[in-house]
Amino acid sequence: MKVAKFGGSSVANGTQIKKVAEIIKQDQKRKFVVVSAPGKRYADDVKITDLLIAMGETYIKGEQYEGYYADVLARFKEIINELELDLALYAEIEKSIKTVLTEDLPDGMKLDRIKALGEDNSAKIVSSYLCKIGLNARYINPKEAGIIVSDDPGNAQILPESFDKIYQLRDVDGILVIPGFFGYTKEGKLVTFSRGGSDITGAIIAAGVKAEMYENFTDVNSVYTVNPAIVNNPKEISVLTYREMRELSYAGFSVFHDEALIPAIKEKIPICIKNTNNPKAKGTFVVAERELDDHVVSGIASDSGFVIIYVSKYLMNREIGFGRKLLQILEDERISFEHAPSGIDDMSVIIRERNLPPEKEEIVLRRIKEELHPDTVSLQRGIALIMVVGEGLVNTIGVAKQAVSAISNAKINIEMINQGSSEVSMMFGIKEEDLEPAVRSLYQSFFE
Ligand SMILES: Nc1ncnc2c1ncn2[C@@H]1O[C@H](COP(=O)(O)OP(=O)(O)O)[C@@H](O)[C@H]1O
Ligand SMILES: N[C@@H](CC(=O)OP(=O)(O)O)C(=O)O
Repeated sequence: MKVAKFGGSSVANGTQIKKVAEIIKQDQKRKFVVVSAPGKRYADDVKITDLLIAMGETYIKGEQYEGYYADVLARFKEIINELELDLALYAEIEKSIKTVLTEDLPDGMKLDRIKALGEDNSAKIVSSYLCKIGLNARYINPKEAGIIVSDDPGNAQILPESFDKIYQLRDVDGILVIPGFFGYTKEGKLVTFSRGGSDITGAIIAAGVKAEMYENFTDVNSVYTVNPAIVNNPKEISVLTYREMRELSYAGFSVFHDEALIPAIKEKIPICIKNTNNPKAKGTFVVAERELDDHVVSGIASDSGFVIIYVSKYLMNREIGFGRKLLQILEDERISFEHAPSGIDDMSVIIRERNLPPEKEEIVLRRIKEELHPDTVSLQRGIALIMVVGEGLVNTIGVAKQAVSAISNAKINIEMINQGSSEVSMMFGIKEEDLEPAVRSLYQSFFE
């Protein structure tokens, strides 16, 4: 049995959904189908999830939401018309949106319920279309499927008790179409995963039903060695290990959600990332282990929007509890950190900018000065991170030297270097404006 997840681009309109149906028809093992909300039909289109978020936020603030509401309905109507589905389904979708908008719910709960409308209605459309073309398909709500999550709106985590219930889906007759992106708490409250979270639903279902494969259908032939928005026509990757993919997706390969690796790793489910628009292409396999080849580096990922807090104090290494106290300040202020590389007399903490708004920045810096009495403390915004990833890194001398040379050849100053303790990655912090030339230079050095 396979789980096939179709991303937003694969269900963006009726033409795409017809391709999805063809793919499902081609392989009877594709019993579990997870779908995203309709995504972009063309480069500067807007995803339904973004329309829903804008609609929800304006509605909650008492502002004009009607334009977004009309846009969402128009998108669903276009799909239903193109697929020639019963208009009763459109009426059902319209009702589902009206009901959620007018329900009397706290704001946090309401926004997640609004966001989930994209995936929920997409799953209803896909299952109706599969039935229309003669397949035995049915829509399954995540509550019925057994997806039980933590009560963390917009950032839910799967709870381990989910998996036994999900296993029972194996015995349900037909093709099961499950909306991605959300689950329910033990108390029955709908909560969404973080953005891009339909990949997580697919991985949870794959782990739960112990699928032989988790296929993730998107709009590219494979995972590329570098983001194709930065380098034209980059080399394709045929196979990656779970840890390589996790580091790469964490660091910016948005093609697959980094948290979606965890359930797959748990059950050692092989993942295959494939193209809905070209299903014959082999795609990229993500597996527990792979044979090492000549390429020490598998991929170069990059992401911007980070802050570095740099703290130095002479004899820091002798001061018991210094690092803990520094991180404790962040914990007290409810700020998560990404990395904390340290030296003898200094320590840096890297935080996502969105987690450190200016009002918190002031508190954190003041507390560091007052409580830790450092020699210096500074904060730098506008930082980008580049992650050079490869299983071969651990046993190969000179990769760091080659990477540093590539970055300095592009005349770019490195703000920070961190050899990941996972041993499959090496991280460089640079200024955001230097990101693209640095990545291009690294790509040239390692792949051309
Ligand atoms: N290294 C990479 N390899 C392939 N695609 C990448 C990479 N980095 C970023 N992407 C982007 O990820 C996109 C696919 O992910 P996403 O937009 O989430 O698709 P979906 O609509 O299927 O969920 C690609 O179109 C590509 O622009
Ligand atoms: N629709 C949600 C979840 C998702 O996974 O979407 P996509 O498959 O289009 O990345 C989002 O936009 O965040």
